[in-house]
Amino acid sequence: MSPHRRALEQGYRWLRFEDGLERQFQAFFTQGHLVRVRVAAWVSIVLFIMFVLIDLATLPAYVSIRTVSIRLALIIPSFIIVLLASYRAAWRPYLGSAVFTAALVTGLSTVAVIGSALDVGYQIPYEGILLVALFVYLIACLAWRRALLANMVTLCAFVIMEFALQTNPQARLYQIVFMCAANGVGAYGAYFLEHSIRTTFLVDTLLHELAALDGLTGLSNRRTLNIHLERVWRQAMRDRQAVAIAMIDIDYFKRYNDRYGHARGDAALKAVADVIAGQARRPLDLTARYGGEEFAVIWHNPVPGELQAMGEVLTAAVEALHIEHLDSDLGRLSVSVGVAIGLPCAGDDAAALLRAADEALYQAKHQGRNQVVVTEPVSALV
Ligand SMILES: Nc1nc2c(ncn2[C@@H]2O[C@H](COP(=O)(O)OP(=O)(O)OP(=O)(O)O)[C@@H](O)[C@H]2O)c(=O)[nH]1
Repeated sequence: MSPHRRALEQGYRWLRFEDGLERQFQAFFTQGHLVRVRVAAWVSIVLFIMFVLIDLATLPAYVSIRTVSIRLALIIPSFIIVLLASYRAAWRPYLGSAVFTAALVTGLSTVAVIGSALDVGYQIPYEGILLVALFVYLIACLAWRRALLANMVTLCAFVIMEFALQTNPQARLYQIVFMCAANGVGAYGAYFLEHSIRTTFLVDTLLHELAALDGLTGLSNRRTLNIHLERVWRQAMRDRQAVAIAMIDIDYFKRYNDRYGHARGDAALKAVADVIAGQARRPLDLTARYGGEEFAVIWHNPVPGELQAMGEVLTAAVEALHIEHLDSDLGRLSVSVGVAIGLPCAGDDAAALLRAADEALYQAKHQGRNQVVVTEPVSALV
């Protein structure tokens, strides 16, 4: 079972997948939120510049010198770092940490802004810190745990500051209660937001798998093979490199099904598919179930003289599975392989290569099965 399906079945109420899947999700999360993080950082910078101007216009100089310094020296630079991390590909792996740091710096600095004003006997509106908490939970595109951590640290600092500097007990009580309530609402909303992003990630990937892979063997399906072949063909044409296709068909598989039943037939197909899956080693290689008991391998830029040996590795590996097949000449399950190679030129199409591989497979069957036939490179292709 794929890890995505397992995660969907098991649930993820702690907002964590198993290690490999979690890494994939983090990459999806960072990539998917890149634009939103940038927008959030730009909006924050503009907002804090506005707060600086409001401070300068409305606060007495002995207060604004403190609040403006904190905003300019700490908060705005932390968002500039977020922006840089979002625009520079080399810094992108650190984007999540940059956003977390900015959230922490903004929260603590806002506490410092309120505290530094209180320290000189001046009450400035504390609602800004509520806005910061909700922003960190819902807009900053932080993972829920990080948002919660940044906000809890800020909340603690706020409570300490209130007890240390707030002289009005009623204001202190209201402010702490509102801060706790804002954190509760924000954390609750952010939890369900991340939960649904995780669900979208799993469902998207599963839909992609359903559309691209064969359900029984897990290899690519025929549609994916055709799309990939077109792509490799075009790439090979640009690079003046060859493309080869091996068509592989299980020998006497109808007799196998008739003797051992469909369930064992399926298990044998899966075992052969696993062997074939090991034949794609380069990034542009691909293995696919072409249909029924027929498979295909695309080899990008192979050495023509090695194709026979590459096919024989396959036939030998299937033989080595030692799957009993008493209705075949060999007594074991075997495959026949037809291989064709071509050097794509303008005007050729990849389908011609597929046809040539199919003809080679037919020949291998005709010559007695459990063998490899490599076609002479067709002159139009090579
Ligand atoms: N168990 C199982 N059998 C399948 C599946 N897909 C196709 N088959 C069977 O594969 C068999 C293919 O039979 P044929 O095309 O006559 O070929 P063959 O018996 O392998 O004979 P040769 O190819 O000439 O060696 C048929 O009996 C199909 O029912 C599948 O998903 N599972």
